[in-house]
Amino acid sequence: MIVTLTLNPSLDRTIDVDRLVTGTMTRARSARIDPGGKGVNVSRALLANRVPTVAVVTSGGADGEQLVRLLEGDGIAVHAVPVAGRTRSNVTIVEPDGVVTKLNEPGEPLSRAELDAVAGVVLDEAEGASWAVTCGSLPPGVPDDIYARLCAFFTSAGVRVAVDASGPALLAAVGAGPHLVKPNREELAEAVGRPVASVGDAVEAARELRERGAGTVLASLGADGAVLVGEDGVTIGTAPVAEPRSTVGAGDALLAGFLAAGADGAPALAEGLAWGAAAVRLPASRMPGPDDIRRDIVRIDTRPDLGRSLIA
Ligand SMILES: Nc1ncnc2c1ncn2[C@@H]1O[C@H](COP(=O)(O)OP(=O)(O)OP(=O)(O)O)[C@@H](O)[C@H]1O
Ligand SMILES: O=P(O)(O)OC[C@@]1(O)O[C@H](CO)[C@@H](O)[C@@H]1O
Repeated sequence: MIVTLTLNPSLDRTIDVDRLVTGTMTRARSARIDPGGKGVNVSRALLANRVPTVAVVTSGGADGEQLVRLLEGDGIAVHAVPVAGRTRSNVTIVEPDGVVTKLNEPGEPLSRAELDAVAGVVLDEAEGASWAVTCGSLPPGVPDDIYARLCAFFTSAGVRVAVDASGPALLAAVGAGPHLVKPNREELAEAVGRPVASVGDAVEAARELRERGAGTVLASLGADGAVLVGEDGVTIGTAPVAEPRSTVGAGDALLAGFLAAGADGAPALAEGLAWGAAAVRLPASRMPGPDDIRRDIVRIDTRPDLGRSLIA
């Protein structure tokens, strides 16, 4: 069973417009609301593919109640921790030519007592779990080392830890020795303080995160696929998508597929890439189920061209 933690979940509002013109009122063509947050999405993808999972989330106000209703309506086992601050909404505006504008609210502050309550719940839920997955941004006021501290508890309880974070939270978590981290290209570049312009740059940056404590690095590279750097070496894979619909949540689907396939080596990378590509073919932040996933499009390269540029 895989437990996910989303300290800063969201209602994801996806709005389709003919053209976004700032400074004017634009009538949308359509809109939808999905439960959101990186850990939430990992659990959504796992459940859609019948992998046992529990989503631990904070939930505040009417929007938090709606988030929980949506998750429960999808059949997700959710453990919601009530908090005073309203659960945020993140807005994605999609134009017909595929231009996506995403506005993420910061979320409301968590009190120390609320954070302690969430930590207690996720540690309880993780007892006997195979993985604990801590994902996403931190609400205002939450210490940057929260994922690192939780990682130490999970590891001492024999639970493997995966972290999808950015900035100081990612760096602190790396130092706590998680089994797996899943940065995207921008998060990887920020973590090492230099550009990631080629596959070789991504590999070198991933290797640096390993030297600083991460066990395995699954670095996602958008349309260029993903790089897996672990004790067994370097593997890269791609899964091209002819007509991307929405990349929102693609990294969460990649991570979920990788974990679902055992989180080890090329076969798991291939599964993650198949799930990530399937997510990109779906609208908004919809997570792929078995009928959406195509494995024939995945290409794995255990001897990657490290010089290949990642900049179009
Ligand atoms: N345009 C695309 N075409 C094909 N595959 C894509 C595309 N964009 C993303 N993917 C797939 O999704 C995976 C994750 O993408 P990305 O690197 O954008 O992750 P991310 O930034 O963490 O995404 P999010 O934070 O929205 O979940 C990629 O490794 C790739 O497999
Ligand atoms: O603000 P964060 O926590 O970094 O990202 C939140 C978010 O953009 O991530 C998911 C896609 O990965 C969406 O469901 C959600 O809106």
